[in-house]
Amino acid sequence: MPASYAYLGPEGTFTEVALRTLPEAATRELIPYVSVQSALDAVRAGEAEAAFVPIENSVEGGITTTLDELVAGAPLMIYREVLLSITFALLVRPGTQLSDIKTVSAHPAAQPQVRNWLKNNLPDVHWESAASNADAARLVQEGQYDAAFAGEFAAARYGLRALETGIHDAENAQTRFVLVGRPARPAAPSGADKTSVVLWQRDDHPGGLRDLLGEFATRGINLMLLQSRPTGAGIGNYCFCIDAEGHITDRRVAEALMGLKRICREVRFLGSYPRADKEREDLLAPLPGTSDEEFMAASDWVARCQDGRF
Ligand SMILES: O=C(O)C(=O)Cc1ccccc1
Repeated sequence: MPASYAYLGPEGTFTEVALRTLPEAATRELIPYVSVQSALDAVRAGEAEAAFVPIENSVEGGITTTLDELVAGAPLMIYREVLLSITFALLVRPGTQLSDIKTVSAHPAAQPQVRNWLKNNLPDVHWESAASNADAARLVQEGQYDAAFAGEFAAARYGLRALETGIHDAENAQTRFVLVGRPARPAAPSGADKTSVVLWQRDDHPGGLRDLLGEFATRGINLMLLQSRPTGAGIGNYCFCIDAEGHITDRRVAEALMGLKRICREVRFLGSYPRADKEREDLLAPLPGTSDEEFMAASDWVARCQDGRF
């Protein structure tokens, strides 16, 4: 049996399209799961080598199911990310006209991306959330709903017709997907990497979040994501999901994580992996004083001082 990747299914999701852009997907069996949780649980149970799931979109922010699983479920790690531009088609059964549509369905993350279009074109329609956009298409095929927002490519798979295409309230809307596996050594740095962590503060004090962010700022590390998620322990209790520039083997990143480990109640490392938005050539040089060489020279100097050899 070839190693398999679980993904948010059924067939015809944006997730599947994004997954197929990864070269390694060509050598794996790709297995659709009904939810993000079930795909991630398949990895935890050892049924799948990795799972591919949406984690963030540029219109609405984090996909909370995925974040919460990575924050609170049995530990998993991110190994890859993919960015996909998203534009929706309105899929219907052949013969359906716009004026026939009373119910429409899609993944909850799709709604903020088509809200204005709906207001202008189908103001009285009833919205029903589905487990994924392709699942909404499947439910239209079964006759449960009149229309689904999904990728145009899902139409053929579910015997549907695209009544409208190119639907998107925001230009350049993108969704970010991640390949998640069981914890193991991260891939070697690619030169343009990202490190994801979850932080729990030790106590509640003024400037607490600034203290966490300061560990990155003083080492010249840019952040790409900061999302608070409730811990479930009551109003006002949050943990912070952070994506930071760099790889855990970069000295400045390792030192920032050491700083956070000292001041946080808990730090969960979610992985260091190549970033999908930039290549090595696009990156700016590290800020003065934050390169690996400068960290190493400073640490050698301290060692010499400790030895009385400065
Ligand atoms: O992959 C899909 O089709 C999904 O249902 C997740 C999703 C939701 C909204 C935009 C992109 C992906």
